[in-house]
Amino acid sequence: MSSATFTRPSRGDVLELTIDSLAHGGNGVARREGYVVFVAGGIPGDKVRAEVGKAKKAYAEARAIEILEPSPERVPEFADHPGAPWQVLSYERQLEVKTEQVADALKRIGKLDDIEIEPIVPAVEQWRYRNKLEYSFGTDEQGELVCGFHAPGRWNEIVPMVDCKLASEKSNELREQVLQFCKIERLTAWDRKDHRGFLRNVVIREGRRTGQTQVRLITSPGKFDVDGFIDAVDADGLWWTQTSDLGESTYGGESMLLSGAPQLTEQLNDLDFLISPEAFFQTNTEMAERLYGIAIEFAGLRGSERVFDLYCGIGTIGLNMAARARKVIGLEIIEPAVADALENARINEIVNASFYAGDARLALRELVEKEGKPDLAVIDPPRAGLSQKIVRRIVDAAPARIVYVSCNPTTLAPNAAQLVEAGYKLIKVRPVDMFPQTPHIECVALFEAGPDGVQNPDREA
Ligand SMILES: C[S@@+](CC[C@H](N)C(=O)[O-])C[C@H]1O[C@@H](n2cnc3c(N)ncnc32)[C@H](O)[C@@H]1O
Repeated sequence: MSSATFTRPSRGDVLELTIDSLAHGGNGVARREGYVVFVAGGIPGDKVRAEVGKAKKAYAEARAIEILEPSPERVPEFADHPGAPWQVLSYERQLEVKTEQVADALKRIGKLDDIEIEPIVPAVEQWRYRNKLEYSFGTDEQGELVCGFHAPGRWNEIVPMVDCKLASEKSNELREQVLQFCKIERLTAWDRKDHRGFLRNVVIREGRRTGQTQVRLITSPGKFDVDGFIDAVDADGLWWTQTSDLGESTYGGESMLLSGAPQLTEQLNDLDFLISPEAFFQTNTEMAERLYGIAIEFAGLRGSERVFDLYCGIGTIGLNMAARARKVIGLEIIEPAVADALENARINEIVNASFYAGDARLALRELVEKEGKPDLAVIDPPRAGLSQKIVRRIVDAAPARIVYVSCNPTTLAPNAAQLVEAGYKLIKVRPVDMFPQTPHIECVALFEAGPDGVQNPDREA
């Protein structure tokens, strides 16, 4: 593609590209006369051959199939693992890039300059830090059953895992027990093209502090030797979910407890937590404690505050703040998580916390009417962030402080811009590395209402 002959690439084209930067989400970026190609598997300084997937008017997506000249920044890979694409960068460089990307998102997307970004908190463990792994079943070229992860960009190809270096040895052992049982029983893998077959996923969770484990097998509707499965898999809680959904998801379906405890027990900052299989729990236990520590520090509670814990999951943040507040009120959409949160308050003898099941998009106004306006709102939404409407609802609730825990700076940024426009000041942001070897970025942001209070600029009728 020289300037004279430049044509937009098409799917399947193979291009020679030099990567000049890293995009949000982790892909390398290469540019040709204003046309951008996002290259999975490329880092700045690499010269690669890359195969084009999606090709649009302004950009294309491609995958590096050969590194022609490696970047001087490349370090040797530690693990053959599709879930650890940034392991080719030194850990120090990963931390730098994550910090830069938080600042870049706030500046470029949020148009927020001169925001104080506090130093990123490095991870305690750079490998084997995940307390939850979701594996997929598939079939290899010999027709053998395998269990592992999707090959990058391949919805129908599963890379078998023998030692997942993001998981503990114990968690790996459980996956092998499940796989061996399924092989002996000659159970078939779900075929993602034909929509046939039994075995879909296995989710393995581990209490890093308690040593407890929970295994959930996800299959198509059918039968198998449940008693044999219970004997074969050495987990503290064993679940079976049957689903007839055509898409691959570990959510939904009909779940039943096969043996052991229904919830996993874990400890965070001296509190006990029960976790149902459907409920969210931060996947890096050690770093969750640090993340919540920063949220507590930013909250600056004095003991008299009413705290809203929005998107509260099993109540972890609110319950960690309860001793410093007058009252904590949590809101969460997944009902079993709310039941866990209530039970978690009870087992920790926390009496100043209430939890409600509801969609933050609809229930926030009602929550304010019932409980009164919050002094502090803690917000910890999924990666998609908050809609403009929810931000308006939060502004209407007028908390003096907002502690926003974000797992995606590119969605934090527009939410932050809207809060600033409404009269909040973005005081500071601190990134926390919950996910070493991956491009995922977590951070905590503190907003404070200005002296003139806050108001929605475009108030809805
Ligand atoms: C990133 S997790 C945070 C959970 C919790 N704060 C923690 O640290 O464990 C986001 C949570 O938001 C919940 N959620 C997603 N959409 C929601 C909605 N519309 N309303 C309320 N909660 C929602 C999810 O079920 C999940 O528990």
